[in-house]
Amino acid sequence: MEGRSRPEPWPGATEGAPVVETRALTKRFGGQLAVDGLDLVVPRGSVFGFLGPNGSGKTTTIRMLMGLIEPTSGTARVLGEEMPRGTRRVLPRVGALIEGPALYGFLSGRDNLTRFDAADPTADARTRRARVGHALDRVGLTGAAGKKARAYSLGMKQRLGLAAALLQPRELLVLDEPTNGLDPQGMREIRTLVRSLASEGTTVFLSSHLLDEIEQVCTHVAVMARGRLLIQGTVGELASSARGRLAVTTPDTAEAVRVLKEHGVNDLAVLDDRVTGELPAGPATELADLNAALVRADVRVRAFGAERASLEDAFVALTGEGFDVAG
Ligand SMILES: Nc1ncnc2c1ncn2[C@@H]1O[C@H](COP(=O)(O)OP(=O)(O)OP(=O)(O)O)[C@@H](O)[C@H]1O
Repeated sequence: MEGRSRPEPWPGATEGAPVVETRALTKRFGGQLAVDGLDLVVPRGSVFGFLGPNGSGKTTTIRMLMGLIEPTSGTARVLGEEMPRGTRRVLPRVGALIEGPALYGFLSGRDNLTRFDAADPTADARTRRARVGHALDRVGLTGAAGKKARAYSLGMKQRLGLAAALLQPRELLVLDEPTNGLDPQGMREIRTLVRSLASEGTTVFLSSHLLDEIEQVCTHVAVMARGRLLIQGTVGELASSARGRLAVTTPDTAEAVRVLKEHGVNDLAVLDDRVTGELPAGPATELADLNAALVRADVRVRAFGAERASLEDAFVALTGEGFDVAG
């Protein structure tokens, strides 16, 4: 993860009313609390990652946000309207891709989109062709537009679903696990598309169980576990809440461990000629002092550096456990 530039919130990301705001949002299925007292704030212009293992309540939350199910208690506002009461006014302003697109395999990609567009009562039939053409172009499917959808790869199907969500200009895009099941190339394509949509000002709310994906594409993140929100904020804030680790490469590992321990470095570990440990809290200049102390003790230092904390480090620090994808 080192050296990778982290996406910054887009200009204006924190201005104005949030695009999504929930208060104590709760959904119970019988005895099961699927979503438990959720207070979520999605800033306008953000690429908001909704992160959590399978079964943590992401899809249930999204279904409440889209007015598909009613909360047991609490409120959800989307684009300023309370859901599900505002569903009819809100949904035309939102593009959603939830649980894979419903496509007709025997129709071409273009004909599938034409059907979606024709089902929209606000869509002008005279400009349909141009709209469909533009949406296909947007997701890079112009060349495959005439192929039957059943011959599409999973990634192409997902992009066609996105094209359907993009037939109209949208203020908010809601994507539930958009890269699930895709190969690395397909994932990259979706990520590129999300970035380009966001750079045009569309707020993107994206659920995922992949930390790395959130780190690469999102400006903000909320972490869910067992129906509850653990934390939300910018990706940078969250990662910097976890301390980075120091890594020293040296043939004198035992002596290095002793010196580093003396200088407050915790959780020391040795693997071959590498000593790593958790940096003490404090200003970055302490790094130079640590290096000097090693040199003074005649530790032969081949490499010395601090590794930036990743979102995964933050998650582990938050929950005390690894990020278990299987939930
Ligand atoms: N219609 C339902 N009836 C009963 N239980 C449900 C229903 N929908 C979801 N649940 C339960 O609520 C919990 C949260 O599920 P949800 O699908 O929201 O999680 P998720 O984070 O989206 O996971 P996944 O990525 O697997 O969809 C799970 O334990 C699930 O079994």
